[in-house]
Amino acid sequence: MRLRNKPWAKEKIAAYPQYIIPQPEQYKGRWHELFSNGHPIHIEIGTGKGRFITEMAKMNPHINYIGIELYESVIVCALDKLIENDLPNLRLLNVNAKDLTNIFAKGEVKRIYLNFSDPWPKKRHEKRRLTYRTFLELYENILVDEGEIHFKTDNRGLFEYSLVSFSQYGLVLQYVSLDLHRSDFEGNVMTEYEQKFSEKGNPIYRCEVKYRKPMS
Ligand SMILES: C[S@@+](CC[C@H](N)C(=O)[O-])C[C@H]1O[C@@H](n2cnc3c(N)ncnc32)[C@H](O)[C@@H]1O
Repeated sequence: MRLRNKPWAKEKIAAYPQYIIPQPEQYKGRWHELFSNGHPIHIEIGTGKGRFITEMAKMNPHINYIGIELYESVIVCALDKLIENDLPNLRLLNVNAKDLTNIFAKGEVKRIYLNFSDPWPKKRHEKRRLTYRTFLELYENILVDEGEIHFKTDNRGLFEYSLVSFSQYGLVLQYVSLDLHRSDFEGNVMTEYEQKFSEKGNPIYRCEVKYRKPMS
C-alpha cells in the first residue's frame, strides 16, 4: 500500500519500542511478563487509529489490551494516543493478523475485538475478510477455551457473511444487535470509523460469539 507505509512512520515506531513492541514473537507464551501481571489479555485486530483500544484500556485497568494494526502510517495515530496517556495495560503491534499464532500461544488471549474490519466485498477476496474461516481457526489457536470474538461493523453484507461464517465454524452466538446505537446495550466505546458511519445515519451491527469448549 504505497499511500500508507511511510519512512517517517517507521522511524517513529522504532523510537517507541516500549509501546509498539518490536519482534513480538519473543513474547509468545509469556505476554504476562511484559505486563508484569496475570490479568486477562484482550486484543483488537485492525485497531486503526486506536481510539477504541485506548479508551477500553483507560476504563478497564485490570485487563491488558493489545492493538494490532498492519499499516505503519495508521498505527502511529494509535501510538500518539498511547504516548499521551502512558497506559501500562496497553501495547501495540505493527503486524499482520495472519501471524497471530507466531505471536501468541494457545490460551493466551481471552477476547478478540474486530471493529469495522475491511469488508472485501468481492467474492475473490473472501479469504482476506477477518471473519473468514482460516482467520477463525487462527483465533481458536490463541484463545482460551470458550474465548470470545466481539464484532462491530456498519457493513450489512459483511455482518451477514460473518454470522454465517461464525455459525458454520461452530461458534455460539451470545449477543446480536442490528442497530447498536438504538439498542439497550450499555458501555459502547466508539471507534473512529463508527463515529464517521453513525454520523451518516448508518445502523451499526454488533455481535458477540464464543468458541465451544473442546470435548475432553
Ligand atoms: C476499516 S479500518 C477500521 C479501523 C478501526 N477498527 C475503526 O473502527 O476505526 C480496518 C483496519 O484494519 C486493518 N487491517 C486490515 N487487515 C488487517 C490484518 N490482516 N492485520 C492487521 N490489521 C489489519 C487496516 O489496516 C485498517 O486500519
